[in-house]
Amino acid sequence: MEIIVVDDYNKMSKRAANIIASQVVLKQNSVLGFATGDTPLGTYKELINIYNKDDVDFSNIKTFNLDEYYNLPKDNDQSYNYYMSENLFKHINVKRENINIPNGMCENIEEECRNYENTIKESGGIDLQLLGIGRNGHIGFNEPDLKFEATTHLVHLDEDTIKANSRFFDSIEEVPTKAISMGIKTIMQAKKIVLLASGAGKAEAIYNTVKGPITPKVPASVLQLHPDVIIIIDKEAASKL
Ligand SMILES: O=P(O)(O)OC[C@H]1O[C@](O)(CO)[C@@H](O)[C@@H]1O
Repeated sequence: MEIIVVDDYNKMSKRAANIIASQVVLKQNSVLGFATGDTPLGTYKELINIYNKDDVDFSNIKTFNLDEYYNLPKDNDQSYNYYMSENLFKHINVKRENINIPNGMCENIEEECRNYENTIKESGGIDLQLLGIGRNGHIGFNEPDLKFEATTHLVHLDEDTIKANSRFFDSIEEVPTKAISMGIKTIMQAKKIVLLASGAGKAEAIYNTVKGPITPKVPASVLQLHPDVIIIIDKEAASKL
């Protein structure tokens, strides 16, 4: 694992955006894996700035998002479809048909998960996967568990995650309790992984990810086994290392 400690959130975001932009410059038809949450918002802003300066062309990329809430319509302003559109996709020249996000409104979950995995494979696999991390060490929506869930699957969200995500909803009752998420194997098959974390609230998760035992109780700890991971964190998130 390469660990890059930067001063603050803005520097973390710039560093991550530069890595993603370089990936696309070097391989125009890159397959990019994107994440949601607060952490990558600055990275997406920086990527839009880079795009507006004409420094990178996204017209040949394909994208796959890590996860989507189950049973939340795409046009709900808390869906990850909506988030990605508002915070990145509508500002750059990615082709709509090249955007993939699990369909949380699907009728057949198993079929949706299978199709999502197949579409990733048919695209040649993910070249670069961006990740945030939950305070409990989750990546995507792979919550702490007794085993690593391999492929795209339906997840029952932890109480902690539901509480953390309630800040985006009017009340905790409105927070979806399930989601469709790439599995650990899906994430681990990405050729390159960039994990971001900012703030003291993530310090313990980062410590456990980098220095702790590899265990499904800290899903991100499996990244110790990946050959090409860059962890970009600010000083506060690095404070327990
Ligand atoms: O970046 P945030 O908002 O701290 O979220 C961390 C993690 O939690 C999630 O938002 C889901 O709970 C993930 O998508 C993200 O990686």
